[in-house]
Amino acid sequence: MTTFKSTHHTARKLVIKLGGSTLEGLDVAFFKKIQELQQEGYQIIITHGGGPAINRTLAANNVTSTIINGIRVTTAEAIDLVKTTLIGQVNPFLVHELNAAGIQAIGLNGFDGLLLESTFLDEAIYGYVGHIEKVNMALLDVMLTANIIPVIACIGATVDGQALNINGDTVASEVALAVQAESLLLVTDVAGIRIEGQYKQEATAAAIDEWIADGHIYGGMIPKVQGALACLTAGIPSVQIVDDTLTGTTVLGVRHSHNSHTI
Ligand SMILES: Nc1ncnc2c1ncn2[C@@H]1O[C@H](COP(=O)(O)OP(=O)(O)O)[C@@H](O)[C@H]1O
Ligand SMILES: CC(=O)N[C@@H](CCC(=O)OP(=O)(O)O)C(=O)O
Repeated sequence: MTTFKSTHHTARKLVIKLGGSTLEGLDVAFFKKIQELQQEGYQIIITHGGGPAINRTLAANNVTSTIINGIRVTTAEAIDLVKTTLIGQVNPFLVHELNAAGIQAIGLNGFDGLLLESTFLDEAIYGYVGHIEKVNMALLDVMLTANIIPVIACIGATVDGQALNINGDTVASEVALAVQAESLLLVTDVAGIRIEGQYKQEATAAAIDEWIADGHIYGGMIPKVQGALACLTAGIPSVQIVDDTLTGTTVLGVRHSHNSHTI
């Protein structure tokens, strides 16, 4: 494996997405790694999901939901619960954990400075689910320059002020693309892509297409690999799907397969 050397004059940006399946159990070692990456000179942006917390809130309110290819169909009733869970519970929990570990962090969602300007993805199919039109990079840069980690909940906002639910992996890849991140890490509860019981160290786009088609990749792994491939195609040098020890699968893009590196 070769090390990718950035030719950009701007600081190296790293986007880390924490899945709902992992963020409740992050340990001291994880936060130490974040600090080490900051010391190495990376500007870090954290985005997060919260699927399990949303499931609990919906169940407590007797609201059912269906999931199509990892995307939750979000009714008018569900969007308010999704919004309050992500912005009111999950986001401050994570911001607190970071601050308590001595890492400066500020919680954000799509409404703040219209950070994630969104439109409906396809209202007839998905209901209140967003498609990101624009990311307010300038706002993120203010925080990054001040050495503060923005912690972004996956709620988008329309220009009219309607909250929209967006899959956490989609937010992570859109933010990585917007800030031209050097690397995107999708942190989840598995050490990467597992096929017939074996974790893959690397995965090509062609292999991923086959694994989706034959059902080896399903559910919540689908938005991850789709986001990963979108980033690689658009020139983000490195995308990895990892567990909280940051080990897992490096997704290889068509043009960047010899440029991948491990954080
Ligand atoms: N090929 C695969 N390899 C690993 N995990 C997979 C695969 N296909 C589907 N999955 C599922 O994807 C899950 C991770 O997605 P998800 O539950 O949405 O996590 P997160 O909350 O971190 O986004 C895994 O726990 C696993 O159940
Ligand atoms: C539209 C959509 O699917 N939204 C997701 C947002 C949370 C999420 O993505 O959480 P994880 O990162 O834990 O999977 C949902 O409602 O579950």
